[in-house]
Amino acid sequence: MKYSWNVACEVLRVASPLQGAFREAIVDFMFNRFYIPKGWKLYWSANSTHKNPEFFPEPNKFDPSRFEGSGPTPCTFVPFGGGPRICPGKEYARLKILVFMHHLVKRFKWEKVIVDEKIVVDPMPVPAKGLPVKLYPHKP
Ligand code: HEM
Repeated sequence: MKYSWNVACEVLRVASPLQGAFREAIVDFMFNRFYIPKGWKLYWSANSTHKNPEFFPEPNKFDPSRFEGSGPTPCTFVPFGGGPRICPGKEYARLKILVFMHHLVKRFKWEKVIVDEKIVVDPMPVPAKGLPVKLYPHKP
């Protein structure tokens, strides 16, 4: 299900469920000409990393082919975070997403009830009206 996962990754890129998280600098260091002293709290943002046109050309375009081949540059696609505190539920989430997509596509056609439903961020991005859909089972 390589293509399905590419589609899921593109969704995670465009609308990361977790926008980012905090870290604490354990040493003094320079980043982009900014001096960061030891002990400072830092916020890494999945959202702004995923919208950086240097790594994701036309960042607002939905394009699952970004994940073909070797995919994005390391550490630029971070919906599950990174490093020692990377999400331990990553593989479980992947499995659940793919199983859900498989059954949805194999069993149903569907249409959105609200065609232009907005996404609201509160603080996670969610469909404003809960994404109501009409499901039509495929004929056996
Ligand atoms: C699409 C689904 C999910 C996304 C996008 C997601 C994303 C994230 C992110 C961004 C972090 C912070 C990582 C960091 O600080 O580097 C995190 C941490 C964590 N996630 Fe997930 N997660 C997902 C599903 C799950 C599931 C299914 C579980 C458990 C069954 C889970 C359990 C955790 C735990 C326990 C942490 C804290 C890890 C730590 O601080 O050491 N996550 N997740």
